[in-house]
Amino acid sequence: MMSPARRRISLGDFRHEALSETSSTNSECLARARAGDGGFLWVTAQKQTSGRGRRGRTWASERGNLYASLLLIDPAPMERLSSLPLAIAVAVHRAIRMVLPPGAAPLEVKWPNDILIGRRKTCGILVEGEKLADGRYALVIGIGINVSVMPDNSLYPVTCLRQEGSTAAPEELFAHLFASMAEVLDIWNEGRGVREIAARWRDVACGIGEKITVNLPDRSISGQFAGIDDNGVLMLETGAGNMMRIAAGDVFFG
Ligand SMILES: O=C(O)CCCC[C@@H]1SC[C@@H]2NC(=O)N[C@@H]21
Repeated sequence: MMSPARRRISLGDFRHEALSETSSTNSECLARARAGDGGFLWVTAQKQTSGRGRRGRTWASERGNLYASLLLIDPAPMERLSSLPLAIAVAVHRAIRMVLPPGAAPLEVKWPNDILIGRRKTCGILVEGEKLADGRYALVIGIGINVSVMPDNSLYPVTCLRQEGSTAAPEELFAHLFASMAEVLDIWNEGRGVREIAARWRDVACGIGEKITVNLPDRSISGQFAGIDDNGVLMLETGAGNMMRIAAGDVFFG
């Protein structure tokens, strides 16, 4: 798809397969990749029986919400992949904005790529990668958006689009996502695009300048959220001028 000879990405590059039910749209995409699919494939399902979230959590997947995964093959050199979550978040944010009524609660991105409305989680994103037997690299971007169902979640407050005044069905939301992802990936794929994507991400970011706690696999660290660099690394001011750079973790406000 990209480097060294980068090319434009457009709507016409993408295909879409809509399923009634599957175990996980991410698993479905990975299976297609192993079977030789060339990528740019969206798989959506009305229901997932084994939806999965980050850090091995379950993603409750009843009918009524959007479950969508995008398969990309060899999307970029490894060093550039770290900025991809920002691009995904910007695209999803834009799609959701299209279906929210004027005056809805603030729609923001929480590092690296959760989407919050009024500080309540409405979307989770799980990016998974796999080196295939033929040497290609399969990357799957899995997106779960609460449209009309609010799954219980003890970790974060949650909401759904219906609760926030949207009347859109999952299919309508997906049409916006399909378009915005093509547009944003095209920008990201350009050499200068990473910086532009990071700037767009900061414009809609939640909590920059606030006190946050970041849960890492082995510990929690608190400090002031100083922002992100252009590759999406979180910068945490931990006092006395110390700046920690964090590539992955779960953020909690306050
Ligand atoms: O934990 C998170 O916040 C990420 C949740 C990602 C859920 C989506 S739903 C579509 C895709 N298929 C899955 O099994 N998971 C992702």
